[in-house]
Amino acid sequence: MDLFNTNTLSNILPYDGEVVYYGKIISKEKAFSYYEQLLQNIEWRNDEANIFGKHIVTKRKVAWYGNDNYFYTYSNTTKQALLWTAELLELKAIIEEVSGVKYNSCLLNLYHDGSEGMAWHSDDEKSLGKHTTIASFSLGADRKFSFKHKATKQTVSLVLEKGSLLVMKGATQTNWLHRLPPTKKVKSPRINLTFRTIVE
Ligand SMILES: O=C(O)CCC(=O)C(=O)O
Ligand SMILES: [Fe+2]
Repeated sequence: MDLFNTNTLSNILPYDGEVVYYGKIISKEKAFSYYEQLLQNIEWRNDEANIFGKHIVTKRKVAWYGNDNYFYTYSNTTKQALLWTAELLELKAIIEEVSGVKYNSCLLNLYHDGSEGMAWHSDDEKSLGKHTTIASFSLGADRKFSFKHKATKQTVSLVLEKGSLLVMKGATQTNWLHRLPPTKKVKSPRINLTFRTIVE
């Protein structure tokens, strides 16, 4: 099967956005070796957020890397990007090649098991600009991922497999929310990388 034949790839959203699932873009062996390297070499930190006036520290760990020491604000906290590691630069090059888009930053998430997830949100921060493209690459445990239309409430779900790439573009962040639902079935860690383009 030719994974890179875009004729066979279709939009998984029915309207108001564009999401393409490329499936596995690297071998099982490579996916495992990147997973182990990133677990070791990334400066993982607990995420902090200020939600409804409450300071929250998540169990999920995060890290933020980029071309520059960008400042990045979300959930009312400001973070500064670290400079790319060798593995992140390799992955960035592969993902840019497959998706045909260049990125200047990456948010990494480490979910220790299925009890950790991410609530409904859209990545519509001003710093990403309008109609931004976000490339989401997954390693470790396979997890379900869902989209929900902001107005119609229609949902679309899929499984993000280890070594797979999902690209969200066009009006997706304007019209759809997405989440990583918690699950009792998953007992092992997952790492997700979202490559993004900061425009200001
Ligand atoms: O872990 C995932 O698959 C999604 C992460 C996500 O939505 C985000 O970092 O904005
Ligand atoms: Fe997101």
